[in-house]
Amino acid sequence: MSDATVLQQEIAVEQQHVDRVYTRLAELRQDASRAEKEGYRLSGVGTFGSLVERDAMVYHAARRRHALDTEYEGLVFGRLDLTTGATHYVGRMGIRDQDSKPLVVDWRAPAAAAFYRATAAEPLGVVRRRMIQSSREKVTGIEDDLLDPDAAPADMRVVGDGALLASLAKATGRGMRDIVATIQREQDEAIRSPASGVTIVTGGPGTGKTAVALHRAAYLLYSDRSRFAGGGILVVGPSGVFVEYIATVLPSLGEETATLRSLGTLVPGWDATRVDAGEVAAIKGSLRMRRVLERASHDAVPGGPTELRLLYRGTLLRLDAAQLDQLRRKALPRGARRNEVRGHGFDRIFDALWAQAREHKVTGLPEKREFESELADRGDFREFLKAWWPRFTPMRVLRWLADPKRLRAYANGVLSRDEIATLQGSFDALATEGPTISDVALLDELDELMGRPRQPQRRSKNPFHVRDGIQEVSTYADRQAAARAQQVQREEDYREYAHVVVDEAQDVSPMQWRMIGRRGSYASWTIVGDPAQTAWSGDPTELDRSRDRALGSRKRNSYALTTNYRNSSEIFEVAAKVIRTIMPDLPLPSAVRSTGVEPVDVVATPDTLPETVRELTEKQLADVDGTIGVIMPVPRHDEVAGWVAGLPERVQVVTALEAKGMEYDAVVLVEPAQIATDDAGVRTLYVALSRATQRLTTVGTNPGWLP
Ligand SMILES: Nc1ncnc2c1ncn2[C@@H]1O[C@H](COP(=O)(O)OP(=O)(O)OP(=O)(O)O)[C@@H](O)[C@H]1O
Repeated sequence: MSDATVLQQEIAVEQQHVDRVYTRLAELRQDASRAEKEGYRLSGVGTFGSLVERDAMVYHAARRRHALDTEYEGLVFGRLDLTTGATHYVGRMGIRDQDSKPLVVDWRAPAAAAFYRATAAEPLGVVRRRMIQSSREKVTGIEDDLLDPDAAPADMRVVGDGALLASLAKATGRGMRDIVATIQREQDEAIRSPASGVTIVTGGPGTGKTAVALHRAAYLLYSDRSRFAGGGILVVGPSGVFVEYIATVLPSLGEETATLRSLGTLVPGWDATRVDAGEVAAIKGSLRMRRVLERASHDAVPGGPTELRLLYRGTLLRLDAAQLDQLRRKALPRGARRNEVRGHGFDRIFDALWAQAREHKVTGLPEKREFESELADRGDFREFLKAWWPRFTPMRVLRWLADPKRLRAYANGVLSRDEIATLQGSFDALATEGPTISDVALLDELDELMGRPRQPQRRSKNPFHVRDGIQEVSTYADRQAAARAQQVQREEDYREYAHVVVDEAQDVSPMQWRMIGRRGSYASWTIVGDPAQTAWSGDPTELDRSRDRALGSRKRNSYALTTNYRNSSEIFEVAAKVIRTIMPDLPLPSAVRSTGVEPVDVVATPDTLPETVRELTEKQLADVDGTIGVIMPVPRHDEVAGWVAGLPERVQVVTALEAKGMEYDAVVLVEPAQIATDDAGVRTLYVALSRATQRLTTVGTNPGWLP
């Protein structure tokens, strides 16, 4: 029998099972729809118990139906034949037949672990592992690994080779590649690491760190749903572009309960995408900024009143600038939060005025309490208090740092003269363009340093439309939406996540670790990163210290990933040469796939560069089907974007910093020499060079950048 016939026969065998699964899926979907309708019918009954039951029923049925719909494609992707003679199918979700026998085991269930972990050296009771490829309900291919030939029955057939390599060679879409069917053993160990404590995953470019982090989030939600869905999982990544890129993965894993945030959007109200120059970011990210901000948060308001003059019952009461300053300092000792001790400040003013009034023997001076209430009734006095000690927002105070004199005063003795000069001007655009990504951590720090102005208590929103004690009639769709919303609704600045995942952790600055740490005081953590890819040019020991402080004494489990699945070996060789110049002993991952296509380096003159970049990008459009990343040094973004304007959407223009964590089928890297100007620059270049799966073209005016 030819190989092709064997393959067709085996496909037919698997098709039979897959057909059973989809038939069963259709039944389950119908059951779920029926349950939703039944839940709605209960609303006619109207007792409190029945309403609660109805809402729970509608919610669960709707969720189930949603899961059944989203996991439709490629639902079954694996099969295990065990030495016991049993067979398990592995898929995106667990499905049982009418007798409750499993038709498909969820990939996250313990029984599915062997699918990812078994090797020929350690088969874990698996004789044959089979990868099933399909397109909707149709099985299109099979790839087998025979792990325990001695235990294989005589009639067992083994087809195909290299399911992983076949999957890697495919072009990527905009989102991240779905790897659930091809997770490798070392990755699986990290994904299933204990739920508590801290899981630390390191590995070079393309080793699947992000993929592991996201699958781990999905695994945790599966293994302890009430804990992790209830508390929530926060996933923090570096840039907005990156978060958008990974956002497609979690829903496709069936999870909507994770909150995805970039470092610029972690604090409610801010959506920062502007980046500071490396040396500015290093200062703004340093823990010393806390002292600078603390001083700012205690300073007098710019343009605030410098004296108080009040005519009281014919006597002039007066506090001059020095007295006002002294009163503010007394009411605001070090460590006090300015928004929270506002009342103390006002008390000091009343006390000082009272003392003066007595000293001046004001005629008809009433009791102190009466005196105070008379003053409090006066508009001019109230205006003074508001101007002297307003309620502060973090942004208001951060903007004071745009004033060179204030910046110098706050940073004196904390930052060096050079550092102060570097920072100068970097806060100027706050008012017009909003914060940079590094500023967001400073705003969060100020929020902590000053405390919150007291807010009127927010009325809680009842998703079930109870108004004035009357149960409002609402539509079925409303109620369903409300029931879903209630499960995931969290206050905007929620800080009690059950788990925090930090991707690209090597780029989190000390101040940013503080910001993330505030949102994970009760959490277990997954930290994923590659120190060799950091753009941080500040003190590396400070980075480690602040990370350790955020993680506290929680137990740590570390995992190292060693295979680069993204780059062809030809591409990674270039990246490796670059990083070796500054880290000669760094252990590098091995790239498993060779394409036979060597990277291309093109030299242009400043005059021909624009045209050359466009031509090279157009060539990539012809050569690859997927995405093309045009990457350049941060300051040259707009210029280069202009050169490739109007090309199809699969051309994406990003700076070397924004490229972090991203992946493209082809990359055109502009002016590599201009990126690698110092050690942090070399690391950033290493990142940019390791983004392409198939083709890498470098182009610049400066030859000889490649070691
Ligand atoms: N087991 C796997 N099977 C198939 N593809 C995989 C596997 N592991 C990783 N990949 C793919 O390799 C690519 C790189 O993965 P990922 O982005 O998670 O790596 P990373 O370690 O976070 O990279 P970097 O540090 O460079 O950002 C992705 O396309 C991912 O889907």
